[in-house]
Amino acid sequence: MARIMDKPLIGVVACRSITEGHPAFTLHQKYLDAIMDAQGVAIILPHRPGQGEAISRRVLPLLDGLLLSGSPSNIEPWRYEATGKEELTDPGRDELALALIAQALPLHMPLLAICRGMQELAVATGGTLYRQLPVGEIAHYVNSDAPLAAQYAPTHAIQLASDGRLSQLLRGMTSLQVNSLHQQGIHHPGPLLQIEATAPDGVIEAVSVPHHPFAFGVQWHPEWRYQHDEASSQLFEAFLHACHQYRKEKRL
Ligand SMILES: N[C@@H](CCC(=O)NCCCC(=O)O)C(=O)O
Repeated sequence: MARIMDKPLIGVVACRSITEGHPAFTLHQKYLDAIMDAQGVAIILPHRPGQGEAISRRVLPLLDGLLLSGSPSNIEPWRYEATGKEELTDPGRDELALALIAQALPLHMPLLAICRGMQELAVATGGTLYRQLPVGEIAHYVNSDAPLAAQYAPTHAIQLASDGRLSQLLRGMTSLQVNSLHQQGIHHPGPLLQIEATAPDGVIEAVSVPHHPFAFGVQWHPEWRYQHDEASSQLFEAFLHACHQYRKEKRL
């Protein structure tokens, strides 16, 4: 096992919520466990509206990778030029996450963006979102009253781009069964992102940034019991491998 000082440091943006009446920064432990099981050190990044850019500049040089987690909150619509009110927001997270992505991409810092994180990656690079996915043959959203094991069980297939980098990373896999806990989704991916996977109804399920060593977004949750799923384990192993590499090159 690697010494802790040799492990890459991965920043994970916190979510703002209310816990026992107190404003709190929270993060599901599964995201941090997946990083730490894969031999990384996770560090939670709190935020403060108005200081996202500055906090990002301060912390990025300390990090070797960035993980953007899922969250029930939605990105404020004005950030992708949509109109209308949004009840469930986390403006501080929007600000810090978008600043971190904008600053991390040119550095070629490894980035894994999950669910809301993938939507942040799209918005940060000029894409837009569906504020509510149309109801169709595939239910992308699972009843949040169901037991966790049911919520995070695979519900539908996705097709991986046959010549894509994700398929390559997953040793030639062309389709996967994934879980699905989102009501929004990427509408236009913007000029920078490559589509790596889609659901049968056309919903974008994974994206990457071309010419970047490791910048992937996935709409599903690979962190959920990732040790029990081959594709999820490979994704986390590849992410941590890229973070190790980044750390090594940064220190040369
Ligand atoms: N609010 C967005 C993003 C959905 C999302 O990230 N869901 C996961 C929440 C719980 C978790 O982190 O496991 C949308 O509805 O599309």
